Amino acid sequence: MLSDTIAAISTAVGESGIAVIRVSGPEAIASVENVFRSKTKLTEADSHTVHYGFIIDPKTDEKLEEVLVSLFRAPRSFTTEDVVEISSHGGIISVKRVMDLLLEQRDIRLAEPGEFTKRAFLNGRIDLSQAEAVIDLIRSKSDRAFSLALKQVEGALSRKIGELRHTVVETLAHIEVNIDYPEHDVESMTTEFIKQKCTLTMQGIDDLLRTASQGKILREGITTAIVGRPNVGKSSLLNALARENKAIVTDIPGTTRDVIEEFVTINHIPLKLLDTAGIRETIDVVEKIGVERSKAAVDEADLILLVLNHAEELHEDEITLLKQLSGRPVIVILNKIDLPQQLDRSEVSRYFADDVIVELSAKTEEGLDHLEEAISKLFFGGELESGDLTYVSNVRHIALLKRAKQSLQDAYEAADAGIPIDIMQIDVRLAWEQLGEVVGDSAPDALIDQIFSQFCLGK
Ligand SMILES: Nc1nc2c(c(=O)[nH]1)N(C=O)[C@@H](CNc1ccc(C(=O)N[C@@H](CCC(=O)O)C(=O)O)cc1)CN2
Ligand SMILES: Nc1nc2c(ncn2[C@@H]2O[C@H](COP(=O)(O)OP(=O)(O)OP(=O)(O)O)[C@@H](O)[C@H]2O)c(=O)[nH]1
Ligand SMILES: [Mg+2]
Repeated sequence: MLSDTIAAISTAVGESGIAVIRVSGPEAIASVENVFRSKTKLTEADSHTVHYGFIIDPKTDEKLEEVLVSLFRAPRSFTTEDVVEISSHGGIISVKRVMDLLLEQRDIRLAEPGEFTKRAFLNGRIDLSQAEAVIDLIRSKSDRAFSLALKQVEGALSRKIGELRHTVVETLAHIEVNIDYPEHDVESMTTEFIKQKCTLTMQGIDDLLRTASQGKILREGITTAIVGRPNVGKSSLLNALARENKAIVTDIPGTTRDVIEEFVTINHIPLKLLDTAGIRETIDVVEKIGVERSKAAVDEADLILLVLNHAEELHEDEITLLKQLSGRPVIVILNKIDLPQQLDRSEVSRYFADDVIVELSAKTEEGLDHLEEAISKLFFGGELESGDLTYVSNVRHIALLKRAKQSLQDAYEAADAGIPIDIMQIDVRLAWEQLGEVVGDSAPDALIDQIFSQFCLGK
């Protein structure tokens, strides 16, 4: 496979301990050799060795940087091409000096975002679902999401798709034999065989699709809006859950003016918490905008924590909120239980079931564990699936799985209706291609470009 040689900074730009510049392609070793002075020549060194030396401008012989250079010879590298990694001192100047000099070399150009990973894919070291999981790794907001992505990088989903495709290809082979040698089989046996295999594969797809909603939550977090009237303790609750003083808390109603975001993990479930401005009628212009944003946050939330003040009677605005939110995923929090009770819980029970009403104190943190339990129950029936379950969370994968299932359903129905076998062949072949697109077999170039363009530079 013919390709050129690319280079990019692979670490975050800014002050840091060290920075890594990665070079990949047929001229990687020779080009770096041209600007590098060390005891051993890179071109003669073994794969997987590290070399101390200096980056030198060959035109002036000036020492530009003190570096360590790592060598990975094809095909034993991330991209399967020759790869050279230059570890320089961190900081923008040092990295810029080395990078500028490399790009002056005739054979090296700047890599596009994701181009290293794209090469690993195009050269067959990883498939598309594994490459997509590399993006997920970088973007993970929780430990759990990271573990899931890592499993997919290692090929867990690829193997599942491989098993499904195996069954589909068996079916296809059976159909094709029957088309070529119709005298070898009884038509009805073939129909039964196809129906059985289609059912089996559809079940396998369903198992994967069932994990999709949990997968999305684990990956992106549950968007959780904390709402309620001013001064009920919304910001205090955010701080208690985040275990730090992220939001400003005062006894003045209307303290929070804008939506504050904070990621927290509760029983391994990632939540994107949104603390909002207290909802009330107001003439204050700034507060009014804040209240509008609170309402928008409620609309887009996967979960709403409605905070009420246990130490005050229910306000008419709160009754309106309770009514508006019925039917949405809500946990009602009766806050400030450390103070004498004024609120009549039975009034709240008219709108929400008892197991989503939680009494706690954001101040003393009493009852906070009940809230954590209620959240896990609401989303995972109390316990989080674990072990070797493969989660599908990528929207592209979900869409393809649904389409493949439909194609198999069509084949099944055709078989059931006694439709000629070459018609079924079309549907079964379609299912094979749709499953293949998940791992990048039969994926169009434009799609592949679009996926890799989401990567950061140097990945
Ligand atoms: N310095 C550095 N760290 C890194 C990466 C990198 O490219 N460079 N990675 C980049 O994302 C990740 C590690 N991923 C990698 C995956 C495979 C190979 C590799 O060389 N594989 C060869 C050889 C395997 C072997 O010798 O056992 C192969 O699969 O053939 C390298 C990195 C994270 N850390
Ligand atoms: N005693 C007691 N006081 C609390 C509790 N939670 C919050 N408070 C107090 O209630 C007041 C308001 O708390 P905040 O967290 O700022 O309330 P908020 O709902 O964010 O208010 P706005 O941002 O104005 O809408 C502060 O003085 C808190 O210290 C609690 O559980 N018990
Ligand atoms: Mg607040």
